[in-house]
Amino acid sequence: MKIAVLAGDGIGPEIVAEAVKVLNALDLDFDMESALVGGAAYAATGHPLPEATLKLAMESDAVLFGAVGDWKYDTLDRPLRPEQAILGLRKHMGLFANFRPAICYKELTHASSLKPELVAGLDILIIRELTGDIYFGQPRGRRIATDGHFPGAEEAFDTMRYSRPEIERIAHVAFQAAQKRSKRVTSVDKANVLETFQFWKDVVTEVGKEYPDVQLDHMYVDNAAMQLVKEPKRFDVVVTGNMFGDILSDEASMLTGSIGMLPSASLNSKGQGLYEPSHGSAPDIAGKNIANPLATILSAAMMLRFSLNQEAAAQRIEAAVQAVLAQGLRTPDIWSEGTTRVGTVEMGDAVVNALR
Ligand SMILES: NC(=O)C1=CN([C@@H]2O[C@H](COP(=O)(O)OP(=O)(O)OC[C@H]3O[C@@H](n4cnc5c(N)ncnc54)[C@H](O)[C@@H]3O)[C@@H](O)[C@H]2O)C=CC1
Ligand SMILES: CC(C)CC(=O)C(=O)O
Ligand SMILES: [Mg+2]
Repeated sequence: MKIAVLAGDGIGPEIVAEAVKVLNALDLDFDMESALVGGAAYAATGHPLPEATLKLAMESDAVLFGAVGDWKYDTLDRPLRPEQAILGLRKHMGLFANFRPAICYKELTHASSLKPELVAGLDILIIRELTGDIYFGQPRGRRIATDGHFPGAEEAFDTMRYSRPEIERIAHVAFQAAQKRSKRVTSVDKANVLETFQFWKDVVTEVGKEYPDVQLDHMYVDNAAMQLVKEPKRFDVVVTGNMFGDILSDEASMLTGSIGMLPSASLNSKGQGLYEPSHGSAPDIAGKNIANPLATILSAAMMLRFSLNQEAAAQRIEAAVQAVLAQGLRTPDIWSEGTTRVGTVEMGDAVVNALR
């Protein structure tokens, strides 16, 4: 089994190092090979997703990914920006199904910005479509407007689009995930305004008829954003498009205590996957040994489960994470009175020591 390790920028190398440390401590038989990605790859090779990196990712059983991006690259032409590396990997590998579980560990009930009773026992699965929508739709660009409110003015435009097969396959993923949970799917859309999302709603409804055991409801994205902080436990599986899923999953992360707690798995139809924390490269805290590595470590557990057929090892990691939280160890983002503040490396070491 081969794992491509792509650490990237900002806190990426720090958090990935801790996940690799945990994987190595499991004593399993897999090869890990690292490659440059994002701003680090641009600085070294002139491209954020070099051919060699893409090739390594495509021929690996799984990719462990940190994060890409740094403010210093924000003025580059878009194809050269670090973020194009993760978008390119998602596109080239066909990683259309993004799982973002928002679980509030009981030890972190008080780390959330919400009242403890709202988040205690929270376990939501956000399923985000990852290769379509306005993030990938063409055409896009800048031009001089020929119509609209200001003809003759400079304007920019993007294209929101979804095809029937794209919606059908992510809907099947969501319904099948719900069958293994509490059998409820909330499809989040903006069908009251957008044609793309009326189509989304219609197709999800059709697919839902194939799953009579799963209860389907629909919610507009603005209401979903509100309900997530008003009554988050009303949700079980949430399925939505690329952009809404991006935004709602960052919001949901705060229900768990921190974005540093939210892992993710991005899967294609061949069983290959890319595993990364849901957050970005956090340049504001990079190099300070304060980033929370648990989202990345938990992403490595998802990798063992979904791509490497190592369920027992995945559970060992998850139990170790729970154990370090029970020991009261906290990186600054999840620290609260009465707990022990530790750094990125110390948190990784603690997880290794807690492995059984
Ligand atoms: N998949 C990826 O590689 C992603 C890359 N990005 C890129 O990351 C860069 C920074 O973007 P932001 O909007 O600031 O989002 P971000 O997720 O990197 O950071 C948002 C806030 O959360 C904090 N944070 C994030 N991860 C943390 C962790 N593990 N432990 C403790 N605190 C953590 C940061 O310090 C910051 O205050 C940008 O270049 C952006 O494009 C953003 C999201 C995903
Ligand atoms: C570079 C972005 C598209 C990544 C992002 O924000 C995400 O996947 O959550
Ligand atoms: Mg995001």
